Amino acid sequence: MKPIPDVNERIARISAHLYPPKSQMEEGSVLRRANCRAKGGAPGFRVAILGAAGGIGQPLAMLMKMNPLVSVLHLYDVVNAPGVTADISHMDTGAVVRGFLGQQQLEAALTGMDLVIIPAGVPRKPGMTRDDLFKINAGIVKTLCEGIAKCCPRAIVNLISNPVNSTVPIAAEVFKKAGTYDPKRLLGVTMLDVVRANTFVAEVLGLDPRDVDVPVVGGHAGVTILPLLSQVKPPSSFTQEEINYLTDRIQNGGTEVVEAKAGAGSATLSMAYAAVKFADACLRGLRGDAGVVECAFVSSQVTELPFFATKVRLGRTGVEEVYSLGPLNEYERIGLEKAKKELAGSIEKGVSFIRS
Ligand SMILES: NC(=O)c1ccc[n+]([C@@H]2O[C@H](COP(=O)([O-])OP(=O)(O)OC[C@H]3O[C@@H](n4cnc5c(N)ncnc54)[C@H](O)[C@@H]3O)[C@@H](O)[C@H]2O)c1
Ligand SMILES: O=C(O)C[C@H](O)C(=O)O
Repeated sequence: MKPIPDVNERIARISAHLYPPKSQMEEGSVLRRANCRAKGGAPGFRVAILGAAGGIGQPLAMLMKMNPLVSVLHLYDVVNAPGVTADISHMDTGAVVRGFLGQQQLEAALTGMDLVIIPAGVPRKPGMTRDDLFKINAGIVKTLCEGIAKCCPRAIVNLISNPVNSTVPIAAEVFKKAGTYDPKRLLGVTMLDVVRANTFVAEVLGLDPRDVDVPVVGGHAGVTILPLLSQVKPPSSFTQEEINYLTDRIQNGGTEVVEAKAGAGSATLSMAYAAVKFADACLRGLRGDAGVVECAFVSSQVTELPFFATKVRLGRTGVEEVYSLGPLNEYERIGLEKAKKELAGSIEKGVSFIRS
């Protein structure tokens, strides 16, 4: 029987694979061959997840490892990245996985990436608003975006960290400061609102959620989450009672999960699902697929606000078209005014975090 390698030896081998020292990348070495295969093997996109060891990050990493459009997957976090990377890397799918731990490895994690997904930051506990996360998450997003500006300024950025209504303006200001800002490449992820809306509306209509499409516009917090029930596909009508119920449930879906988790965080699994659905749409757009349309919080001229979530068309350069709101009913027009008022403050808060 072959002797079982000593635990430390195994750990050393794993970390050599995760962070190969230069000496092991010499001509002919196993690691060099593995890396060549990673670069020249399965064609696909290079994706980094920042915050990959977290509640969202782990299932997101797993699902991205299963995505055939991904050839290289970089997993970065300030804790536990080696364990998550070793675990995910054993999945027999095409993407090559590499782990990066701590600030000193951020640049290596980001270099050469086509898409960067950011779920790094603290989540809510019961009784908190998303804005209560600003103090901690604003600084985290700033640092990570400085890294992106330096190492992969052309990457598409999918920003998940809350409060999205402020973190997206923060990211834009960081990129402007660095001279790399391209509004088409910065997208706040509001896909979970759409996923929830499709689910809740399908329940009310007695349909399969996969057959339902609900546009959700505005932003990603409370009243800024504005489902357009008058534009649901397939075309449907709702009683006022159903409209009140659905609007309230969609706007408070995040709080519903935060309260059910009772202090153990916020939505992670449904968010990972939504993030992958959105990232996959971005990658299909990058590949050149036609007609890829999803909702996202982006730089926008649809309203007087500099950022707003609406349907957008994704293409080779990121957001290639921002769609207008379409016809709204009276209930939605009132909702829009409330949403804009709150959004204006959140956007301004993000901008002045960097400017002042
Ligand atoms: N946009 C949305 O729809 C949506 C949905 C759910 C959650 N969120 C937000 O996503 C964020 C993450 O939620 P979670 O449940 O995964 O939290 P979590 O605490 O489980 O995980 C966050 C991870 O980020 C890491 N992290 C912290 N600082 C970092 C840094 N400087 N660089 C890299 N990584 C860092 C942590 O180590 C941790 O692993 C929260 O802000 C939450 O509010 C957004
Ligand atoms: O509600 C939260 O704090 C997390 C997230 O924004 C959500 O909508 O689930």
